[in-house]
Amino acid sequence: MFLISRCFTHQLMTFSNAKMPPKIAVLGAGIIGVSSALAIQQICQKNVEVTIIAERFSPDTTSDVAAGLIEPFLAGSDVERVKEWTRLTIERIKEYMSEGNLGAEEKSGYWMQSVKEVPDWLKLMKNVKVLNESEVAAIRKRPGHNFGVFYTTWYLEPTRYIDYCTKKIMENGGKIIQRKIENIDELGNDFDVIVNCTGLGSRVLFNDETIRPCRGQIVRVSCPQVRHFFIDDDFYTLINDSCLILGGTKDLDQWELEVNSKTAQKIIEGNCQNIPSLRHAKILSHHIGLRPCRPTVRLEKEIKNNYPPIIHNYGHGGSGVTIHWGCALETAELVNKTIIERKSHL
Ligand SMILES: Cc1cc2nc3c(=O)[nH]c(=O)nc-3n(C[C@H](O)[C@H](O)[C@H](O)COP(=O)(O)OP(=O)(O)OC[C@H]3O[C@@H](n4cnc5c(N)ncnc54)[C@H](O)[C@@H]3O)c2cc1C
Ligand SMILES: CSCCC(=O)C(=O)O
Repeated sequence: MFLISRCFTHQLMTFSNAKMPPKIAVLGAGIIGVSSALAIQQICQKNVEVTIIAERFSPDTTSDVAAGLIEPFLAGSDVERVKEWTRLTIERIKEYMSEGNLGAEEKSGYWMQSVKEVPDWLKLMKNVKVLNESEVAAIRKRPGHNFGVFYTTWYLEPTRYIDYCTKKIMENGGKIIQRKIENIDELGNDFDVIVNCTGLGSRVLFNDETIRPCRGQIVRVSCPQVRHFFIDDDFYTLINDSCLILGGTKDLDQWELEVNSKTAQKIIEGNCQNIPSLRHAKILSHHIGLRPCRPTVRLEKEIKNNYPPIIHNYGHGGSGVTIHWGCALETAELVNKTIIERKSHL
């Protein structure tokens, strides 16, 4: 009886609230959650009530650790979808830059490779130049630099951008609740649609063991004279408005959130070998993030008996900034379609 009544109650709630704007719960306040919430408000023409529920908010999310370089990395096997999401995100970044926002720029640099790679997503970049032998020899900093590509991409600083999105969400009447959800039963019949943007949290919350942590450690430094990014198989130097991000670790199934000093030293040494002027850099801070890695990004609608429809948008690996807006738009379209379908049944 309980199950039937609960299901009936839910339908009844929907019927009884037919005149109220649909209530959308967005679980997660990283770049995926906030961008999805904003896209939902925009695509549903603000005829929705969006509430973000999250355990952690910026600057304490994985998203805040990211350098925000725009290129697919550890993004799973859906390469065509990832390329289209990247294309839409680049368009978004150009708009964001045209508004005069800080924390987003075009940036050029080198990707030096041990095995030649010229992925399709390079077609989305500018000034792409596959280096010839003499150019490789001129740039090479270590034996593993057998091939190379020069290109121009963008960066989008996540913390500034999350703040930008959050301000707009609140201006549009959005709400925010700080809370860890142990079980979606806790949400009861309070919402008409649930949007899951919990990243690695989906492993427990939605019992998805295919999403795994890929631990990344970075060092933020100040070295204004370095103006190009430099990426190779093991290390990277990326650029933000007022600092450089030195990285490259990618340790699957490692959950450790403590900074490892030996790893930090290795990251600094490796990047100094690639860019010797980094020896004059000033160390600013050390950070760890657990990339939410999955075989593919999960972006789909799930219908579970006795629950509101759930739209999943998680598992963006090392590319959450790169593909966020393409994913947010697709998520918002799924929400809008769900609302329209429900209205047609009233
Ligand atoms: C070192 C490093 C460098 C990176 N560099 C780049 C880069 O240059 N470019 C790029 O595109 N990507 C990069 N990434 C990847 C990018 O950071 C991630 O893909 C992205 O942050 C994922 O965003 P998210 O919103 O899904 O996850 P998160 O930022 O982890 O947000 C998840 C949210 O869900 C909430 N949550 C989880 N479980 C629950 C629960 N049970 N109840 C309530 N709330 C919950 C959390 O509190 C949080 O608010 C990097 C990642 C790392 C670690
Ligand atoms: C390969 S450079 C981009 C860095 C990145 O996306 C990451 O560390 O997850």
